[in-house]
Amino acid sequence: MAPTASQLTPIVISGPSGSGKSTLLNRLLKEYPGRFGFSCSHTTRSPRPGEQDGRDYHFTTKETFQKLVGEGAFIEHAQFGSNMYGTSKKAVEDIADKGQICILDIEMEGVKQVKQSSLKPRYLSLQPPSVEILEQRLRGRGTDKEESILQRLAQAKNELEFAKTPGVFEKVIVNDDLEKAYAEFKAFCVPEEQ
Ligand SMILES: Nc1ncnc2c1ncn2[C@@H]1O[C@H](COP(=O)(O)OP(=O)(O)OP(=O)(O)O)[C@@H](O)[C@H]1O
Repeated sequence: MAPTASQLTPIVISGPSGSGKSTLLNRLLKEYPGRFGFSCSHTTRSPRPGEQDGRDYHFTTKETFQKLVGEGAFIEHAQFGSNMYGTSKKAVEDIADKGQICILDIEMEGVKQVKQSSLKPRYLSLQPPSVEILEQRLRGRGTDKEESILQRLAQAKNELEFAKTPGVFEKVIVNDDLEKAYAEFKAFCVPEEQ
């Protein structure tokens, strides 16, 4: 069944790099094709080969980006390296207009900004069973260089500390056993089917 308007509340999923966000999200998207959508972010970086404006990103100049910041167009934005990235209110609304539940996969600083915005999403924190297991998983994933793994682990400690702040997250899922974590994740994202 398609979700009703009241069921289109966006979902924020946040958690340390390597906590399993992509793993759970990919499974959810496969089980519920068309039900969820990701907002198209703005970025000032140049498109990579094959990337399409309006599909992969809204590619903008630094000037336009700054103007949008000034107009309060972004729910959250951040700088990575020399490039700016942001999620606009419009991009989130576009997802709801398609009848989809918008999922925002964002880190701690983004969560803080969304909290200050007019968006009223539901907040979920995904956590590893321990920092040691997180380290094993990041290494096992085999996608990150040593320096990047160490950075991610340091940041993970901040993220886990932040998640303890009362009232920030409606639900915390500890991703120990994948099947159990997915069942909890699904119950949060598709509550009407439980
Ligand atoms: N419950 C689990 N048990 C064992 N391994 C897991 C579990 N959940 C995820 N993993 C593995 O941990 C690694 C990290 O997971 P994933 O890439 O989904 O994390 P992520 O939160 O999306 O990270 P990033 O924010 O960097 O994209 C992957 O190799 C994944 O297969």
